[in-house]
Amino acid sequence: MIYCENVTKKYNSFQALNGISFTIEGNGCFGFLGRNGAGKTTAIRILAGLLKPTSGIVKVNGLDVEQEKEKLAEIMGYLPQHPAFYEYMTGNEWMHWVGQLFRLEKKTVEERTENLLKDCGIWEARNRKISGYSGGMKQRLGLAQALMNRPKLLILDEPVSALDPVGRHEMLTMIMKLKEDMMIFMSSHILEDVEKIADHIIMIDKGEIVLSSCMQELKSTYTSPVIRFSLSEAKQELTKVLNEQEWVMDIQVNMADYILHVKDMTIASAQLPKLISYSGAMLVSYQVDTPSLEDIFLRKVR
Ligand SMILES: Nc1ncnc2c1ncn2[C@@H]1O[C@H](COP(=O)(O)OP(=O)(O)OP(=O)(O)O)[C@@H](O)[C@H]1O
Repeated sequence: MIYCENVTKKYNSFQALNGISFTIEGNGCFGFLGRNGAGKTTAIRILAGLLKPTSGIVKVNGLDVEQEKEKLAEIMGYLPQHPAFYEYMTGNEWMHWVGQLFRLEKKTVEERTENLLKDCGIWEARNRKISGYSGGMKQRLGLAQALMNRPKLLILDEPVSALDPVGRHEMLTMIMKLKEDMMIFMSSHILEDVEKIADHIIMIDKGEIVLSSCMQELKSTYTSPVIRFSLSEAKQELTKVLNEQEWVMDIQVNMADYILHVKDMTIASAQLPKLISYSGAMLVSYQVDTPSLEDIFLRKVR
């Protein structure tokens, strides 16, 4: 469905994408992850045919995204990070306008508008002007609009960022349902959400792909246990000592909170309490865990 070969993008002299290549196929949810400024929106806008790459080949469903934009629009739905609307319209008018752009029959537009606005939770607000919608309501309308043409590929740029916890949960439930019938390519910072719904992960950092893997494979590759512990106070000396330990694979520290990726749990359980005790700090919490997507992400991009 998506084929990218050696795609680069330069903004003047700044290299935002540095030769990304990947091929993905089939229905399901593909999580596109990266830090702020990693190049996610740039890549997504190129995939949607809205931005010209500096070099490289991009095809969606066999279509050249630069040359075959009209055909591309027929099979793609796109929800930008900050969706824009004609705000003087009501939600209902907007959906009808979008339906007309796709040259759908009036009856089809009416049916789809009702179903989509209901599914996206804004049916009640359909006759209110979009200018009065909250950020979350605009995100919901953006999703409804992106589904008007029943796309094969749905691209979502940070779809849950403007939503409250209830809205986030509803959006994720919708994505879970939608991914059975289409490919969903979704960028997000909320790794906990991505972990719940993505079947495949692509991580990008400084314009380069640092990891591409199906979720199951990712979990079986990063099996080494993680110890999370908190101290009563930050101890820089302890961090230094832990970094020198052969059994520590990786360490993430935030003030007095630690996450240790360890090679050997038996040695770690014997050594760690002693080292904490020597540091003079008090142990506040201690937990042995399997690595989450966030742990893996932090290891990859640090
Ligand atoms: N129009 C532009 N002109 C110049 N630089 C740009 C432009 N758009 C993006 N950039 C730069 O390219 C880099 C990648 O930006 P992009 O928006 O793709 O990142 P992102 O991963 O989507 O970030 P975020 O998660 O913060 O939305 C950033 O350093 C950004 O400042």
